[in-house]
Amino acid sequence: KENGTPDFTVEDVQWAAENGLNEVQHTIELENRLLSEGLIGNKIKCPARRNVHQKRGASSESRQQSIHAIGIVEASKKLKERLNLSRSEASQILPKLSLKNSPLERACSEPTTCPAPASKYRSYDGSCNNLVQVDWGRRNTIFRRLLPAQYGNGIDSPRPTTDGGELLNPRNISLSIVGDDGPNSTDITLLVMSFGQFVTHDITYSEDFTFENGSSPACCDSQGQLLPPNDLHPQCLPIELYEGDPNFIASGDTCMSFTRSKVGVDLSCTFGQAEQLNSNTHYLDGSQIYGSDATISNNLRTGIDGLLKSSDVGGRQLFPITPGCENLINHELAVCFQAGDDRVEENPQLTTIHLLFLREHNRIAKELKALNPQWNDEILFQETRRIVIAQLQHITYNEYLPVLLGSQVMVDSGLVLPTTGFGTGYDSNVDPSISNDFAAAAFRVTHSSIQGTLSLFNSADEQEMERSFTLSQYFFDASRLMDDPGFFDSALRGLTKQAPQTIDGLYTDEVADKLYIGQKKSGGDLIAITIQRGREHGIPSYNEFREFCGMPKVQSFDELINEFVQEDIDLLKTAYQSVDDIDLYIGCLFETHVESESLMGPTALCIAAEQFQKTKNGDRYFYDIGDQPNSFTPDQLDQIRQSSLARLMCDNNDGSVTTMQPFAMKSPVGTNQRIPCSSLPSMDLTYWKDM
Ligand code: HEM
Ligand SMILES: [Ca+2]
Repeated sequence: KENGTPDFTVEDVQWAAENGLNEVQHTIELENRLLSEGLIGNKIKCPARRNVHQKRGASSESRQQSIHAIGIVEASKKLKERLNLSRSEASQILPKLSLKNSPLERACSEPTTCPAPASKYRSYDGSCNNLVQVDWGRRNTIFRRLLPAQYGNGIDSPRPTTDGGELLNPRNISLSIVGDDGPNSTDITLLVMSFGQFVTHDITYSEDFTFENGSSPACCDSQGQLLPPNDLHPQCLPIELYEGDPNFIASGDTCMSFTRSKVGVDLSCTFGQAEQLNSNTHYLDGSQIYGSDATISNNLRTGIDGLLKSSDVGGRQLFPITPGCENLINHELAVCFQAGDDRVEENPQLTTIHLLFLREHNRIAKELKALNPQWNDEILFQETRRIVIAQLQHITYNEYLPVLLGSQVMVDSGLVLPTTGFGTGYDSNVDPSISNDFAAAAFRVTHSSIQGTLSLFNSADEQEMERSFTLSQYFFDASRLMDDPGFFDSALRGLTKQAPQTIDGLYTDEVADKLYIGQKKSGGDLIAITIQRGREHGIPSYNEFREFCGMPKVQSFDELINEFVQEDIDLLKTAYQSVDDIDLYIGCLFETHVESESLMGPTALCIAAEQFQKTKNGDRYFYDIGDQPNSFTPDQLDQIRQSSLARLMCDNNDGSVTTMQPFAMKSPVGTNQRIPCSSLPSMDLTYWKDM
């Protein structure tokens, strides 16, 4: 026994590993029974897509990894109990204990081998970006943490109160402190919201746990009631609804479904706590367009002239349709569009942004082909992909982040890009992974900016009330794009005119009560789900992050007065016993916006700025850096810098968007009025002509 470390033997380790494996075996047996009894949830509407999802090697890879990781988590719990470790002892000792030579060894994976010399083009899965830490940022690796996890049992159970008790039910917190429909933002457009979601779906995806066949466990029964404990999958964490809840009153439901996120195995392959898995590449690398692995990507390509697959509907270029789904184009069954990220149809605005980028890829590929007839499919595809990713990064750092974070934070965090010459931000010591704290909590305050009703504008730029629609009618349903030939252009005009809501403690009902309602009697609550998500990921409380972000930790609710208004402090007091218990997401949501130019409070700003800094400085393929095999020439870089979201909309619409304001994420007023598309700067691709 050295400096208080408990004694343990090889037998203890073997015993724990075997117990972990047994737990996994039990889970698999339970899953087989649940499947045979039909106790599965199905978020995915399109039956053929479910099929594809199941067969896709990629999805089963993350399932495989998560089931292995669950074995490790269970073994760690057993070992902690057997050795009688405290939470802090467990967090120190378990990560030092290797799984090598234990029955859990097969959970460990070998690091990727990379091509030499380094490729000019990014890998699909993000590997080999960092030349030393070749798996940094790869898909199916775990999230980074800004602060150590706080699990109830030190290994995987949701965060408890500071005195070890249970936190208040998330739905009750949502109902008692989050109100309906806030005011609209001024000066900015709903595109800020939708483009933000598009970027999010590039860099982060903590998938719900899935069975071997790709479906999820049902975490409530088909009548909306809690399942008997025997039928409840261990990865379920449903949220209970009480009498008085509007959804309970409307439907009699007592259960809101919630499935835990997939967990992963750290590359060092040791015992330890649960760490959630990012199923997408962590990099901002267009993976939502091209896919996060080679199989998905190849499926999206035509194999001819570098083009991405698409479908032709009455002369309009839309997404390819999942094979087997071609005839299911009516409203009930959704349309099953395929893209690099399977959330593409989550809502019609998001689908619209996705479509812009699909079309931009094919537009550029055709131009490059005309300039370089000698280039084959592979070169055309990769060169086009490299340009489109560069545009995506440029638009994110040049248009989106300044609006979201404000110019001061951009400067203070080193996020301002040079307008000439090469950028100098790359640092091979920077881990580009997405932080769990950002993805599972802080960045989700953006959900408060969602509008419940989407306005469409006709070609005369007038709002058409009768065509507007609510979100809840169209979750995972992009049939409007298919059925209504004018939809795409009208949605582009709407997105660049309508304002988002402000980010605050007020939410549209469409996501607060009706999330994914479909044909069900009651829907989900994105606020409650987000609170639950943060807790099950072990995200520490808001007060801890104040300290991380350089603000004083507070001792009492009343000390919050510098960043909160008194009314909100009073609300927080009703939801939490102690100021140390406040969920990170809720704290971020209610903070006032100290920085007048930015859309979020100081803690969310700090966590988001940290992330976008790492996303830039940890990416060897970031578009503006020099001296790499992948670097653009100075002339090409200048052309990338001409691109804008406005121009992208001008170049890729269905013919009726002929004017656009230069800054599409800002309202078309004053000096930012809509102007003819031909007056907007565009890229000159002749700089890509091979001499
Ligand atoms: C209509 C618009 C949107 C809807 C309906 C929506 C809905 C959702 C849902 C259902 C989840 C998963 C919740 C869970 O199970 O934990 C989620 C996750 C998330 N959302 Fe949104 N969202 C929207 C827009 C946005 C926007 C605008 C942003 C940011 C700018 C954003 C950022 C995030 C982030 C960071 C996550 C976590 C992603 C992950 O790691 O898996 N969302 N959203
Ligand atoms: Ca990515």
